[in-house]
Amino acid sequence: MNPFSDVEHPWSWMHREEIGCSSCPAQLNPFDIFFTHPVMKTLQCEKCSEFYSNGLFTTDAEGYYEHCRWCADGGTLYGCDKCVESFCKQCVLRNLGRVGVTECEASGKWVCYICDSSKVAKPVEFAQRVKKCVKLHDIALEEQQKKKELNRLKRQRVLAAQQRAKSKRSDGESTDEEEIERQLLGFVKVFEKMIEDEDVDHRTKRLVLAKIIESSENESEPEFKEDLASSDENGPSTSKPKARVNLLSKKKGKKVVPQKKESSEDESSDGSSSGFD
Ligand SMILES: Nc1ncnc2c1ncn2[C@@H]1O[C@H](COP(=O)(O)OP(=O)(O)OP(=O)(O)O)[C@@H](O)[C@H]1O
Repeated sequence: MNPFSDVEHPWSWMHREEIGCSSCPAQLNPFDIFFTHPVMKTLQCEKCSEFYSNGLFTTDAEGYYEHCRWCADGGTLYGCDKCVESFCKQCVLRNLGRVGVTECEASGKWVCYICDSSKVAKPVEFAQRVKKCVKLHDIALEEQQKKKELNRLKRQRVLAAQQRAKSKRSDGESTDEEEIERQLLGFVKVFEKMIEDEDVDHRTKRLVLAKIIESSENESEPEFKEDLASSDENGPSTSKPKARVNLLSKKKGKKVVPQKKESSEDESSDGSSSGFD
């Protein structure tokens, strides 16, 4: 998979070009497993790396190696005139082209690639370039994965915070609006109980009503007070449900001047206490 295919990166060319092993005709995947030849410092596939490490390099009667230093195999070998190293024609051709073969077959003394490493500078540089690009690719991939992980953690934190807020609400830790509704409901319930309580006399009820109307001056809207006022005139059974429904649908913040009834004022001023002060 190429996660950066839509943008040109230092390693992009390796997705387009076939990269070959220096010891055999096989291709290698630079984004997967590959090796560096232990002596030649060129690219090597996994199979050739294993073969090279496990093979035994024997010498002939003259002391020359009978196996190619590049692939550890036999074949048409060129022997160095300075040392005992040998290189096969296939490896020379693969890594240095026809020019390399010509150079080996030219009359005169031939000096191998270990004795003169400048001859293999190009394939060695190529291997270094591949390794450098693979490194850059790996760093970018790691950073991308880190970023992904960070984003995943961020999303997780946001979700956890949302979950906490949700469970706080369901645990009864109310939001501002919920708190207002809750208080209003409690208020209605106390008032309902009192209306139904036969032990509370009519005068006390009237006093409580007057108090509620008075305190609602800064809080409620006209319909609310009208509902409460009508509960006084029509009796508790008709006014109770209506007052409750309207209370729940109220919005806070509007100031209203109450329409007090004369009789309520008269009776509230007679000094009797309702117990709600
Ligand atoms: N795709 C490849 N797979 C394996 N080895 C490669 C690949 N491309 C280049 N090389 C190695 O790198 C060496 C240099 O290749 P590069 O393409 O840089 O230059 P060149 O084509 O050989 O010569 P020039 O510098 O004249 O263009 C090659 O001789 C070969 O050994």
